[in-house]
Amino acid sequence: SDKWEIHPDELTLSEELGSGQFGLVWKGSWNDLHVAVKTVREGFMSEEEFKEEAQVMMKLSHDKLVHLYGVVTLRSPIYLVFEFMENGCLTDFLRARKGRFSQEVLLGMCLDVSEGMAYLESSNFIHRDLAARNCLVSEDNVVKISDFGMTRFVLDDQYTSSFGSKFPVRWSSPEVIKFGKYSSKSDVWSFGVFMWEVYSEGRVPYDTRSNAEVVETLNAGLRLLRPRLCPQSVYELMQWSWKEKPEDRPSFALLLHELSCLEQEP
Ligand SMILES: Cn1cc(-c2ccnc(-n3ncc4cc(C(C)(C)C)cc(F)c4c3=O)c2CO)cc(Nc2ccncn2)c1=O
Repeated sequence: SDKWEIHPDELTLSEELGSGQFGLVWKGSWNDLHVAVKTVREGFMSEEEFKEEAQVMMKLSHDKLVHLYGVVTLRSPIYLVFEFMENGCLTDFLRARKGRFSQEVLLGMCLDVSEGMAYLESSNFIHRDLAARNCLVSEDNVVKISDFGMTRFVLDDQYTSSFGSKFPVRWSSPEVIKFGKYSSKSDVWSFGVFMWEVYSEGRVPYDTRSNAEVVETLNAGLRLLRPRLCPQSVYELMQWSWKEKPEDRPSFALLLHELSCLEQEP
């Protein structure tokens, strides 16, 4: 077995962290490290496909991506062993601390994710479901990207079909909703919505509207409004990320540069 294989006896599971997309997620320890262990239940993910994909995912290593340490595949169900992020998912983190964020911290969270996404872009890897709910917060409040590329293993067509009840319409670009055309530029669209979530401290995008009404709104050329806490300079980056044509949107490399310049401003 290759070096990514973790022996189950090296793992100790403690409490449950939640029921993820593919099965339960446990807090645990491995080699004196805190880890999050995801179990993958049969029928919730195509196991064979994932094993090949796991090799690719483990080569993706960056400080702003939640790291995959290894997998337990020598017996079923598969376990995925991840770096543990003490402060859990970003949406909960934003809502729990509403009203207590400084401008520096809000911008810092957008910068963290733009760094991780610029790395994925340079690796020609598309996330497909970038949103605050799919980002996690470390013990020292660093925001990292989680579950990148995992949508391809979801067997639930309520999630995968753009008409399904679980499809992330509010984060999806027009070409993804209409044609399922994913690219790094469709990830950029989602990143614009992510930035809106951060500056809205965890509010639901287009919250008064249904999924169908959101699609109508976008077709009419309407976009999310500037959140109260969001500076005009950041809102302009969001609007740029929501250009109708993918080629008119910025790359993550450019967004990272623009956000870094804003961080330098007094
Ligand atoms: C690494 N990690 C994962 C989780 C954790 C727990 C439960 N579900 C999930 N999620 N959440 C979302 C998710 C989404 C997907 C898509 C394919 C993109 C739809 C696929 C998944 F597999 C998951 C998953 O497993 C996670 C995210 O993968 C929680 C951690 N930490 C804490 C800390 C405190 N309280 C709660 N969780 C942590 O450190």
